[in-house]
Amino acid sequence: MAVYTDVNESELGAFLKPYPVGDLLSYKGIAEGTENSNFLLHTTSGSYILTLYEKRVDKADLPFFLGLMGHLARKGISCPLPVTAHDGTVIGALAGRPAVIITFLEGLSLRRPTAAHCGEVGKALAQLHLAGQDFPMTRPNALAIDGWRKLWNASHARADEVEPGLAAEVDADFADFERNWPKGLPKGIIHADLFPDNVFFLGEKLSGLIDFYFACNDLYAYDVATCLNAWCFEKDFSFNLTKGTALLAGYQSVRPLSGDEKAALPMLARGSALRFMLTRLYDWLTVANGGLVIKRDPTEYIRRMRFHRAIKSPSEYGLT
Ligand SMILES: Nc1ncnc2c1ncn2[C@@H]1O[C@H](COP(=O)(O)OP(=O)(O)O)[C@@H](O)[C@H]1O
Ligand SMILES: N[C@@H](CCOP(=O)(O)O)C(=O)O
Repeated sequence: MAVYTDVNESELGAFLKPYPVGDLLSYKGIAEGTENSNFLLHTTSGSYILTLYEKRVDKADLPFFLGLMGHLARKGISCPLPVTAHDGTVIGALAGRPAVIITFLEGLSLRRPTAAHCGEVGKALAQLHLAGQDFPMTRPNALAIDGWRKLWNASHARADEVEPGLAAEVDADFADFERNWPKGLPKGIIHADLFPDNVFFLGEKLSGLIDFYFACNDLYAYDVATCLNAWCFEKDFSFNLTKGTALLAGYQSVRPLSGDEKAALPMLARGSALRFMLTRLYDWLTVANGGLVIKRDPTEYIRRMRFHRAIKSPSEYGLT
């Protein structure tokens, strides 16, 4: 998100007491993000991020997300570390929400990534996939086809308000995905939301990955497809082949894709575009405007769905 839930200084000061973070100097809500309420904290020992988990995060999943960040960090992936309180707990409660403090990562997310940045992201994604291979916990993807179906059922009746004809278009896609979604491809821990706002750079160099709150076990190539959607389209919705080539080459320099994974890319990319279109559509139709909440435009992902439907060969993404 955003800030859906506000906190006041005295409750925040009391919340921080059991954590080894020093005394609160200042804090402010962060407008970026979509899912949770985030605050930047400055304390006498440094900077931290406070996250209050909102509707789409199931509290039962928090040990998975937080454990995964710790695991990946130990394997050399630059990602935030959850801060443990003096009594050994990590997950607290604040303003009626589960709340966690994580370490602050330096760097900037990019509005206009270049092909070089896309190459770095591809490489980091493959490193994440390899580093997750011995993570002992598992979490099914709540936003796989069954989860899409729930969002769609809740949005279907008003879909044509957003784009005339959308309901029929997406109904046809569902029929295709439910019959033909790839099975048997390599799977493991995926990030599942590695968009430019979740990747930090210092110059050309990638400095960190954040926002593991959609991470789950699913197809590695689906995560690659999500990155193609998030990193390689221009503002006019054209696919930038140079960026696609760089992202895929970066990924394959660490973890080569199998022939089956390559062949499945158009369908996976179309499914991933539908998944992000659906969460955006649902929020567009249900989340109130205002405050520190930025709603994302579902039509950007309708354009991507249409692009992928027209793909004839995975080489059109830049596979060499
Ligand atoms: N560990 C971190 N270090 C620095 N900034 C962070 C960190 N975690 C989150 N942020 C900031 O907070 C914003 C929202 O975080 P994010 O995890 O993407 O939220 P959400 O889960 O709500 O989408 C990010 O875009 C970034 O600006
Ligand atoms: N990346 C998603 C929304 C999730 O937002 P994030 O801030 O958690 O990355 C989208 O673009 O629809």
